[in-house]
Amino acid sequence: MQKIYIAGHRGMVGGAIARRLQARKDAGEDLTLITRSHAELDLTNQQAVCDFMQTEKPDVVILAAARVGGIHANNTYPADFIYDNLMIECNVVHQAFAAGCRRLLQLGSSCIYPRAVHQPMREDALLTGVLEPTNEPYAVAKIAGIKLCESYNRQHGTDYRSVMPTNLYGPGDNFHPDNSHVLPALIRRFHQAAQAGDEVVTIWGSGKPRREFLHVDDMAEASLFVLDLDRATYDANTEPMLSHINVGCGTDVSIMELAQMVADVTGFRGRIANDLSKPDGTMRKLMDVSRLADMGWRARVELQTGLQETYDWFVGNQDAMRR
Ligand SMILES: NC(=O)C1=CN([C@@H]2O[C@H](COP(=O)(O)OP(=O)(O)OC[C@H]3O[C@@H](n4cnc5c(N)ncnc54)[C@H](OP(=O)(O)O)[C@@H]3O)[C@@H](O)[C@H]2O)C=CC1
Ligand SMILES: C[C@H]1O[C@H](OP(=O)(O)OP(=O)(O)OC[C@H]2O[C@@H](n3cnc4c(=O)[nH]c(N)nc43)[C@H](O)[C@@H]2O)[C@@H](O)[C@@H](O)C1=O
Repeated sequence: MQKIYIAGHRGMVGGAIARRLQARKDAGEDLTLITRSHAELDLTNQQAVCDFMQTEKPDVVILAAARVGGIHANNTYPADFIYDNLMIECNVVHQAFAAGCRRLLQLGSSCIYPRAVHQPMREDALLTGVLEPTNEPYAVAKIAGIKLCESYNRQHGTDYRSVMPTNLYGPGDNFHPDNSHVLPALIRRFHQAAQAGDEVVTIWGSGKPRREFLHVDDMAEASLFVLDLDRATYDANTEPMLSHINVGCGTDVSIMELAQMVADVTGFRGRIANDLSKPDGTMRKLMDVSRLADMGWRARVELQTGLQETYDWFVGNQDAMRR
């Protein structure tokens, strides 16, 4: 029997991972899933995390809890983004280790790479240049998370792994008008404009930046794929001080192209305008996913299909939305 703790199981990614593991359990795998909501366990609280880990002693930890947000939230609340994420990582990784957990998977982000890095971004581009200022504090925390895992592996022989997702989306996303990422923000804005018969929808920035969007089900599948790799395979495909693995779909679109796709899905027929007072952020973020592809995993959900599904979910769940 394997005891697996999923930190952040009520979030978009943690929820998708939890559903997959529950399906495996239902199919007969000998798993015990451990979860705690944020209200039940604040992962920034060292003593609480220590008590929890010592009581539960999970065999495996999946760290999908983090303070997460789009460009505006990152830029407006930098202290929250660096403090919460550093504390969550330190507490979860160290207390998992102290409780005897040998395998852990943590989720980072594509913003760990320098803002002007060669595209597509390879894992070995880490720490080779200056970060994007709109999300530097979050990126520093995510880089620290990778180095934390690597350091425990090197000093204590643990098997702590890191995956770096590109921009994610899907059912369960955060559709907050200001603090969310671009895809859910645009779904909400274009839907409301289509319903109201508005003639103009304004998107932030120039529309020229390019982003790679991965569906959350693909991300959940990739996370478990990496977690399930035997240690020899993981170690053979990574390096002790370059241990993270990119996760993406390998293609990107401009924000204006995305906006047009969202307009079509929501039935908005008006004009798209730009608010140039808002930041563009990094001009391009496309993952080099060859490390993961060489191990046998590829994304499956097409953006058009995933966007329609996410829009349908948004329309059906507006009342139950958590933020
Ligand atoms: N969404 C994206 O585009 C991307 C996400 N990622 C990474 O993927 C991971 C999952 O992100 P995603 O699912 O989108 O994020 P969500 O915001 O949907 O989920 C994050 C979860 O973490 C929980 N959480 C936050 N702070 C604490 C805390 N102090 N104690 C306990 N729980 C806490 C949240 O609970 P509550 O809501 O109750 O606070 C929530 O359940 C994160 O590591 C993120 O950095 C990486 C790249 C892109
Ligand atoms: C996942 C990733 O997410 C963040 O980085 P980001 O990729 O810049 O994320 P974003 O989704 O917020 O924006 C993408 C682009 O889209 C434009 N844009 C247009 N209109 C809206 C809009 O209405 N909302 C938002 N949020 N952006 C908009 C926006 O101006 C930008 O050019 C970081 O938190 C970072 O730390 C991180 O890891």
